Order: sequence, then C-alpha cells, then structure tokens
Amino acid sequence: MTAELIDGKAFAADLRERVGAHAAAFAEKAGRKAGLAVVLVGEDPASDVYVRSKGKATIAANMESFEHRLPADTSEADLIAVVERLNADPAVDGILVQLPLPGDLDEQAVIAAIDPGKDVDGFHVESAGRLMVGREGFVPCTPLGCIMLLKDRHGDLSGMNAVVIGRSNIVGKPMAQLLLDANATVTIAHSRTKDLPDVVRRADIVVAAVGRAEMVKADWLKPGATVIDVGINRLAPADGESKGRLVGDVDFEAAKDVAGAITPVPGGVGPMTIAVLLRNTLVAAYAHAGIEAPEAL
Ligand SMILES: Nc1nc(=O)c2c([nH]1)NC[C@@H]1CN(c3ccc(C(=O)N[C@@H](CCC(=O)O)C(=O)O)cc3)C=[N+]21
Ligand SMILES: [Mg+2]
Repeated sequence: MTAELIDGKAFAADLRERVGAHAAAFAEKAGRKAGLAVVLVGEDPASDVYVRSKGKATIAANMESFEHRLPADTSEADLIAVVERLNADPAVDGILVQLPLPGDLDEQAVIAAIDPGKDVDGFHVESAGRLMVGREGFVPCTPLGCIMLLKDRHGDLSGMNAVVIGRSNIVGKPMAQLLLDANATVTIAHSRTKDLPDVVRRADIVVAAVGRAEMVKADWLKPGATVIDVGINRLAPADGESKGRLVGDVDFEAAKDVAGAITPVPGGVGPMTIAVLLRNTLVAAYAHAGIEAPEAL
C-alpha cells in the first residue's frame, strides 16, 4: 500500500460533531430543535437499516428526527399529500424521501412536491438549477461530501484534471459542477465513453460513481492520482460467508498501490453523505428561523 487512506469516516465524525454543537446552539436561540423528516415507502431491508442509522445520527446531532413509513402500495397522490404536510409543518426543516421508490411511483413528481427550502437532499430541480447557475441552494449530500474530502486534501483544485465516471443527477452531474466551480478541468465519462481507461489515466482526481463493483482498475490510474470511490456494491457471499463483502466501484486492493490517495469502502464516502445531510438540515433550520447560519457550516 502506497496510497494515503482518505478517512471519510473520521472526517464525517468530525463534521457531525461540529454540526451537533451548532445544532445545540441553534436550539437555544430558536427555542426549538432543527428537524429532519425521512419518508420511506415500502419495506426494503437495506433502506430500513439505512433510514434507522440516519435517525440515530440525527438525534445524536441534537436534532429532531421524524420517520414516516408508508406501505409499498401507497399511491403517488397519498405520498405527495404526506410531503405537503411536511412542507407545512414548522417543526420540519428538511425532508428526505428515500429513493428508489417502489413500483411505478414517479420519483420526479414526488421530489417536485418538496418545498425547495426543505430539499436537504438537493434533488429538486430548483436546487439543481441553483447549483448550475452558481446561486445559493442545497447541494446533493454525496457530491458535497466528496468535494469536502478533496478540498481537505488538496486545498486548491485549480487546473487539476478531474474525471467523473457516471452521470447521474444525484452524484455524477452535481459532482462535475462542484469540481468545475473549484476550477478543475472536468471530464464526465459514462457507459458510452470511448477508451475509458485512457480517459481516466489523464486524471489527477478520479470520482467513480457508476455502481459497478470494482470496475475501475489499477492500471487505469495515473500514479499518484486521488481516487474518490462513491460506489457501494454488495458482492455475492463467498463460501462460508452469510453476507457478501461491501466493495466500491474501484478495485481497491490493486488501486491502493498506484493511487496517491484513495477512499475505502466502507468508511469513505458513505459516512460523509449522512454527515452532510445533517449539515444541510441545520442550514435549512437557520434559514427557517431567520437566524444567520454560522460561517463554519
Ligand atoms: N433520498 C435519498 N437520499 C440519499 O442520500 C440516499 C437515498 N435516498 N437512498 C439510498 C442512498 C444510499 N445512501 C447511503 C448513505 C450512506 C451510506 C453509508 O454510510 N455507508 C457506510 C457503510 C454501510 C454499510 O455497512 O452497509 C460506508 O460506506 O461506510 C450508504 C448509503 C444514501 N442514499
Ligand atoms: Mg446519495
């Protein structure tokens, strides 16, 4: 191993600690805690574990957690009615509707119903538009967490070559925009990109967000590159395992001997996502209370 490990878990713990202290100060000033509502439709066990860990993290950060669990056969109208109630609820500062939604519920229609001032996931078109034109707004938690890790390591990203692999609305596209805002030279690669290994080899910064286990190989990397692995893929259980291993989109075992720095999976980007969600919720709370948010947030 020659790469430095980028300890997202430790960075996230630090961020949560800071947010928790500011959230306590907020509660003093505002006379109420900041509140995050999470809506989970259906009974996917992985989502359930994840929603519960978010609830715990919210409470640990001195905020209020509201969970709404709805049956898998909930209609779009009923789901939107729940979102509208949360929009109107003054105890709720942030609303997260857990994706993916089951069945043929229209995710875009549901997200569009969220008050953009409570859109702590940053998935609303208003938030996406604000990010694109450089106006203040909520930025999706995963890419914001990634850019925090990159700025922590490199300080200034000006002129660096960044390659984002993946073009989703929730990671790839906002990630590219944040890198561009930091004056990196940005390439977005995807499933139709020609000569992907050669494209990745030019990168000083690689952000892998494709959702394919260990797809990015060590010999695709420029020696010394910084690698941010957004993927969280569960492998099939090997002999004697009850649960498969969790791996990223990068072949970590080989890549760690070529990269300059790399995030592990687990313990890299995943924990940052939750910490940033809490941070966004507290920013929303300050705005709702009409109190200026501390600079450090
Ligand atoms: N509206 C919405 N917003 C989301 O942000 C959202 C979502 N829906 N749906 C599901 C995905 C997934 N996601 C994760 C966040 C943290 C970890 C995380 O903390 N992972 C740990 C380990 C997890 C484990 O051990 O299973 C890690 O990477 O170290 C994972 C996954 C947020 N998502
Ligand atoms: Mg995410």
